[in-house]
Amino acid sequence: MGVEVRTEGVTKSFGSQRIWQDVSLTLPSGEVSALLGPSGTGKSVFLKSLIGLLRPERGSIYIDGVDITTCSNKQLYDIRKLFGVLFQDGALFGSMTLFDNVAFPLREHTKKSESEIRQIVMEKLELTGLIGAEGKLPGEISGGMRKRAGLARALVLDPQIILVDEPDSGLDPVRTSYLSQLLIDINAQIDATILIVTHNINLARTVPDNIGMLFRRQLVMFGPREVLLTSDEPVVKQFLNGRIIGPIGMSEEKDETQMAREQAMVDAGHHHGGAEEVEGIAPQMRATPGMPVRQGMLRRRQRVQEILHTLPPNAQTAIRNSFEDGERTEVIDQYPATAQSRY
Ligand SMILES: Nc1ncnc2c1ncn2[C@@H]1O[C@H](COP(=O)(O)OP(=O)(O)OP(=O)(O)O)[C@@H](O)[C@H]1O
Repeated sequence: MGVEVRTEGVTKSFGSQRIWQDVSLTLPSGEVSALLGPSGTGKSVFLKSLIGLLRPERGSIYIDGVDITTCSNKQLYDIRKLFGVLFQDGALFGSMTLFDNVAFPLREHTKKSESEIRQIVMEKLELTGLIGAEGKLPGEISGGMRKRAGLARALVLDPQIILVDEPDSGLDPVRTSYLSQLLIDINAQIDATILIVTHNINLARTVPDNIGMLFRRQLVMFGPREVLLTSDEPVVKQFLNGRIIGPIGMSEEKDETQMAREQAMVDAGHHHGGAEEVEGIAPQMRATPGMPVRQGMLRRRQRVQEILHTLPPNAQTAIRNSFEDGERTEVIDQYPATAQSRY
């Protein structure tokens, strides 16, 4: 089972530039979480802080109970082995074949024989749909394949925590959905704790169990997906609907006068820039039929039941509805894959 990641009051600045402050959240073991936020709000900085590549000046980050902001370098080195990270561009070595790229962490961090390495690499290449491309260089394949190769490499050390930085960058919507499905299927198979950083609204609506959002140097909220997806917070609504009107500006946050001016323009008939207002909650993506049932999803159901009374009323209703829908569709999930593929 994946391990829990917990931050307590973390604050990060570069020189005099405060990136975010007082961020406290828990990524529950084996659940899939997403962190949203406008560009430049420090989502990548947050990911890098979780693996100890950047050190916040205040607060604690507990990985499996160990505070990586105060632990020894040796402990941090061991903790890092729990992580698999998929960077935005796949971060592959351009002069190495896909096989060698995926084998790299095994050759660096383990004493496995070449035949063991071959077996693991081919297994991960198969999982990510890359069999046949193992001899290609990163420059010879598409962006989507590079992402999948980056994911294959992130998986070779059997990570218990997978961090994914903008899985959709450079991918079309269909490839983004395939990659999202792959992440959910991997979660079903290995029960790793997953954090996805994204600004893709569709992905945020359909993939994670939990969602958080960074804005104005704060974590606006973090919790079960239904809380953010039913939220009336102007910044959340603006973000989820991709609108110009709202507190998020082009390069910086807007002040009250600017927002009032824009609202007056909309009231006078000016288009707000978003598509149709999206209301309600889209069903969550499920593991492909035939995959194991996601244990994280089952644990989450229990966990959310316990905190249900503490959540806003709209979120409570949405969660109750999703539990009912879940009970109906579980019957389908239990069909053998061969039976389902006929329909
Ligand atoms: N090593 C660094 N030194 C100084 N400033 C940095 C460093 N890394 C990031 N920053 C600054 O931190 C801020 C947040 O950057 P970050 O890349 O985390 O944002 P983001 O939310 O991931 O943005 P995007 O969605 O556009 O990728 C930016 O202003 C960036 O310039």
